[in-house]
Amino acid sequence: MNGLEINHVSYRYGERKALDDVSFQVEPGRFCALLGPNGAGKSTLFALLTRLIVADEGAIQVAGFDIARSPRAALARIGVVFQQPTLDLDMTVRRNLRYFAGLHGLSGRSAAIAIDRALAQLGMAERADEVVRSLNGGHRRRMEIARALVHQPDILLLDEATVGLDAAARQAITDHVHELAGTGLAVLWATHLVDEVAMADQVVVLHRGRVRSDGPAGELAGESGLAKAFLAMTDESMEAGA
Ligand SMILES: Nc1ncnc2c1ncn2[C@@H]1O[C@H](COP(=O)(O)OP(=O)(O)OP(=O)(O)O)[C@@H](O)[C@H]1O
Repeated sequence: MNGLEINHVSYRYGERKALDDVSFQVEPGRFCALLGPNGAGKSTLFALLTRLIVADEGAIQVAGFDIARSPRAALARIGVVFQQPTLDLDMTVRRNLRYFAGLHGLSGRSAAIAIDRALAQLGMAERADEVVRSLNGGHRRRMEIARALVHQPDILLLDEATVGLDAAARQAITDHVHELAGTGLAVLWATHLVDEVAMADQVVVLHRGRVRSDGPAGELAGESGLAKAFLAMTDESMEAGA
């Protein structure tokens, strides 16, 4: 499969089990919301997917490449937007992206074409020659997403991509990323905000390191709505004795 496959992955920080037998798949063209409260294990899973840390147990396949056996090939197929911004504020948008393109072996005309295409996908083409420091928070975030697309990955990972943004910027970014999934990317969008999820999306609910539910948002929402269903699944007071 060209998407993402996570099979029976577990991870411990010393005695603390942060992920416990996590399995799910994201197919190409799907927007998958990884929905979990603080401490659920979302960032730990992202660290495993980007090989900042290595799983104690289980396997991860990225676009058909096993991340443990073929890490370079697997990582080349991933675009990632981390929670913390990592931009050079004093460079222009284009120079930031050119630097990143170079890390992926793109230069000259092929880099320029890739950069223009990625910026256009995020509606940022006319900002290419602005210095990042002059952009608002929403545009900086969009630029980071464009940067993650420069090398044309199959899978896009975003860890709480809308943190700190106002409602309009949040909406614009969630809309853009849903459109990207529509072009064939497999998108994994970590969040604790149910209003970022569309009813047609896949939703994986992660709580205390375990997958509590995996399926279409519409099904999970049922009659009570997504917010109530999510709360019921992750309410600590209901965990007693679980
Ligand atoms: N470096 C670490 N050392 C020890 N425990 C950690 C470490 N990083 C995370 N944890 C623990 O692992 C669990 C999962 O944390 P993680 O940061 O992956 O969750 P999260 O869903 O990303 O939460 P948040 O939304 O707050 O970032 C938590 O119980 C957390 O306290």
